[in-house]
Amino acid sequence: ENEPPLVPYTIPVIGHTYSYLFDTENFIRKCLKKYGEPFNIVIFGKVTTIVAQKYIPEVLKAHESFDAFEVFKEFVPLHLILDYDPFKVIGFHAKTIREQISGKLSFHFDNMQKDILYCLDKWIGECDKPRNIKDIWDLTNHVIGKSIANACIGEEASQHEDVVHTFAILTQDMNHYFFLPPFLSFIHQKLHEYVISIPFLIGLSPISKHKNILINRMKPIVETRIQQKKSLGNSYKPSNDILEYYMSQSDFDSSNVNYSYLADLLIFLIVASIATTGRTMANLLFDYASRPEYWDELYEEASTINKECNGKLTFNDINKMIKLDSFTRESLRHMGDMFIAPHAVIADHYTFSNGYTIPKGRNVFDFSEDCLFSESKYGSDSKSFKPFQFVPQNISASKVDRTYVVFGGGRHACPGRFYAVLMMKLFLYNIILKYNVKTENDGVAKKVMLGPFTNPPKESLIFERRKEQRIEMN
Ligand code: HEM
Repeated sequence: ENEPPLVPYTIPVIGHTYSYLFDTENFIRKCLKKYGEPFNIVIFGKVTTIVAQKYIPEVLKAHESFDAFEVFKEFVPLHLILDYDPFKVIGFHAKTIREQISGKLSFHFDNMQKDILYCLDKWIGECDKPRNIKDIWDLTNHVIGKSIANACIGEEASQHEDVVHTFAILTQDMNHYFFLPPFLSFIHQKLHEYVISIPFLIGLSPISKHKNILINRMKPIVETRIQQKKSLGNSYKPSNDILEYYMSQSDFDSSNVNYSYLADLLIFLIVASIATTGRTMANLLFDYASRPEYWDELYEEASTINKECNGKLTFNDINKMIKLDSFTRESLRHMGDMFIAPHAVIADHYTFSNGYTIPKGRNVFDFSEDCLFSESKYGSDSKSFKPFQFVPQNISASKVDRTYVVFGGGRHACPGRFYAVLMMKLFLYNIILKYNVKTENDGVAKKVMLGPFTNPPKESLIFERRKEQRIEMN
């Protein structure tokens, strides 16, 4: 017992669902003022505990008592859709990303830069005359899709358009089915999970098409590598991609390769990496295009580095662009989601440091906006966009702290954040040098609100080639 206070409500089961979905900020702030934190509300038929600035760090730290994927799987039931349950091997996925992606950034760097330049040429082009580009989020999903495909299955396989397209759109394709709020949970907690999985189970969803593309493209690579290993023995040179890493695991059987398993591992990485990074890249571009007052400073920094390195940017050079980094951190701080990483209690119960206790299975929603717009940390104008505020403090955009929770925190803080931030910065660096970009009506583009969550703005951006020329990489 000794539960946090339950906010009173009138209609049983429905509880606070309406206010949570349609008046989130006001509703949560009023409750915080009246009850302090944590407090309990009833949404989608379930008692849910809300924490904010004070207790989010505590939840993130108590990794033995909480699990974010227990909540994620209610909305995205990959364990029911894929042949191999990815939630059982989260530790392996996190290790893969830590070691093979974030731990090898300097290795991936040249490929990332090459892939970005390729994508800008292909999808934005020369723009000698102003060009209106629609669906910016789709564009950024393809840019990150190309780069992650390269890191996952190698340069050769990531040349194929079908595979890049699969990386880029798989998550969006799947999300169409998961878009509905979990109203069926009003009837039974698990009903929503099962009903949204039905199209996948009866083969109606596009996931099997994407899975076949992944398998078709990785099969020849795996077969060639197995042959080479046999013929070259110790002189075999392993590639640096994630497929090679999977092939080096002790459970990999080269005489009977389980392609469905390999594809399912990749599908989880796609879900974790593409829409997240594509979304923040799109937001970053809109933040830049919407704010002409910062263009000159950012251009000056980028072109100075471009000249200094004679067009051949290195990993070290990008780290010198402190204004670009600060702009990226500010854009992430303004991502707009009011909740970022809801967790469920997986221990027998959890007792907060103020004595309130919640039971196993309880969902704890993190009102992250309270951290990201903390007035004590970011000033009384914490909601304003102040792009260079981190320059004097010299904190990188990938560094998590108590109020900067876009990548979670504690032991399970996003292991892909170093890659995601590098990708965002490289993308904007190349855009800044090549194009002038502006919004359609010269104003600040508005994000699309979906209850307490956001998508990037829907409007187009106008690209025109800069008159000043960058030094091209040779
Ligand atoms: C801007 C882009 C991204 C954002 C905003 C983001 C955000 C997050 C958040 C909030 C979490 C949960 C942290 C927690 O439980 O406390 C997470 C976990 C995770 N992310 Fe990311 N992420 C991004 C990009 C990526 C990329 C590019 C990858 C892979 C290359 C990735 C792989 C993962 C994995 C494997 C986990 C699970 C870690 C664990 O449970 O130990 N993410 N991410």
